[in-house]
Amino acid sequence: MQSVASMTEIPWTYYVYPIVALIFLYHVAKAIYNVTWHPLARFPGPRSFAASQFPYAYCHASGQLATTFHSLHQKYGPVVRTAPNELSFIEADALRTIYAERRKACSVFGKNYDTFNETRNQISNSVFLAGHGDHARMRKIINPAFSDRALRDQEPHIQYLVQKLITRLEEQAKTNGEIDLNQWYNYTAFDVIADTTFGEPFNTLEDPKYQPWINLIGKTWKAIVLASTMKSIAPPVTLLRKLLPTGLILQKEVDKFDLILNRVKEKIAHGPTEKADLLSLVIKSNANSAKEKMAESEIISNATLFVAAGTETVTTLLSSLTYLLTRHERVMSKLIREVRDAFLDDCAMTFQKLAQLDYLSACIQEALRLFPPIPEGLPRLVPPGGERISGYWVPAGTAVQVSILAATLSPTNFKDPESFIPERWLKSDPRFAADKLEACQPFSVGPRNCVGQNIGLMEMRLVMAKILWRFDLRCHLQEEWMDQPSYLLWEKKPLPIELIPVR
Ligand code: HEM
Repeated sequence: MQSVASMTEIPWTYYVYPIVALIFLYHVAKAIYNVTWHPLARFPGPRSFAASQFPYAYCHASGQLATTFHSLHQKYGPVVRTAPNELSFIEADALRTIYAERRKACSVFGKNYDTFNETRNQISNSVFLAGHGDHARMRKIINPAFSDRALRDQEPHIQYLVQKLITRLEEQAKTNGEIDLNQWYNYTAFDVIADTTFGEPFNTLEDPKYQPWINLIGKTWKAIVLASTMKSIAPPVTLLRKLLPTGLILQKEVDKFDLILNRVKEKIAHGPTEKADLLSLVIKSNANSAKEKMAESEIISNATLFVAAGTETVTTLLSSLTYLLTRHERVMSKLIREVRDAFLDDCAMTFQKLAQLDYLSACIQEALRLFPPIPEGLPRLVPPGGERISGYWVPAGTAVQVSILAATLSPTNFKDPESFIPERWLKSDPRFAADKLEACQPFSVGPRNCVGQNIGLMEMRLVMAKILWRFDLRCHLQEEWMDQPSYLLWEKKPLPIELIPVR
């Protein structure tokens, strides 16, 4: 019989090697199952993506998910297996099936965003992450704050802030050869959304104090994506992450929301004002709601979401449109002519009049198509019983999405998909008669679509029109500005532009 002393002499590797071998064998067996017998095995796509979650996680963590999905659809067609349990589609009918309103709660394609709750993040209790029932309840209370009437009430404040941007750019143009417009768009979007949400801006356009903080807040999305990626490949790693320096860094990024959080708390403490800001309207709508109301934590989370969702997205579109215009002289001249001919004075640029500029709207649509501010798909889960999507039967529990960038850049949906041709949106040009415009949905569709799209569109029209009315723009960048990584949203490089005053 072995003595206790001799047992303690057994090296630790004696136990570790078999455990490592078992884990390895388990993954190999699972990978073989995934590519051969798994219910999704018949769908096209690269074997490595079908076998394990790692290629998907790698693309996500390296900011290449949206562009990789685009390449995969180019190679494999309108449906691609992008992970062991995930399919990506690009056709418009898939958008309707996956995202549209459904009568029965049990047939809803629920959000697959559980992992985003991994970080202690300030939007955890918002509509963005809520389950079906809570989402419907909150969205009903929030919707009136985004009505046409509310937008009309907001107009003078947005006009004031955009005018301030123009004044600042005029000052800058006198002393600086080139100005990073991406940064100035970001300050403007931030001031507009803070004013729209709380009834007062952060004065970023005036006061440089908040500017470094705003430059960092865009990185919060990256932190959330990185944390969720870690969880998807190795759930236990997330426990470790909390103890590691990277974990601390991620948490620090998320903590940057606290400045917004404090502003929301102050506002709730003082109660709604007469000014029709989003938060006051939500508080009033909540008080009048006959059904279950929002808790204070949900109001806080949603107000924080308005700021987080309405800044980087608007900045992206303004920067990409500015860049595309400077690279396409014909489009730039046509747009300048439309804007400068329509107004004798830029004070006359009301939301109503700007909405009548068809070429401006077409340019915005085309920039949203070529460089959608949220380029990745928005994953959902197939409800119990399974569902037919784009002609394919898909089993229950499969994660499915329409990849926004892959759909908008697909030759299946658009002629010359990689070219910047706003005319395709005017519907009068026979060359683009076969374009499937409904496949381009940068604001998504259905009950969870973008609630702020009208505010966003008006703000973008106003900024672009005012800039083109005051300045000629030149871009001397040598490299392609739109080659950027994305972490749910594009990371965005500086956009140096020479502004030449024309008045
Ligand atoms: C170019 C501008 C914008 C784009 C492309 C955009 C895009 C989107 C998309 C695709 C969604 C759906 C997300 C999902 O299903 O997970 C969304 C949701 C949302 N957006 Fe926007 N957005 C923009 C501007 C804004 C603005 C200015 C606001 C202002 C408050 C805003 C507030 C929201 C909110 C609150 C949601 C969540 C809606 C819900 O879950 O019911 N967005 N946005």
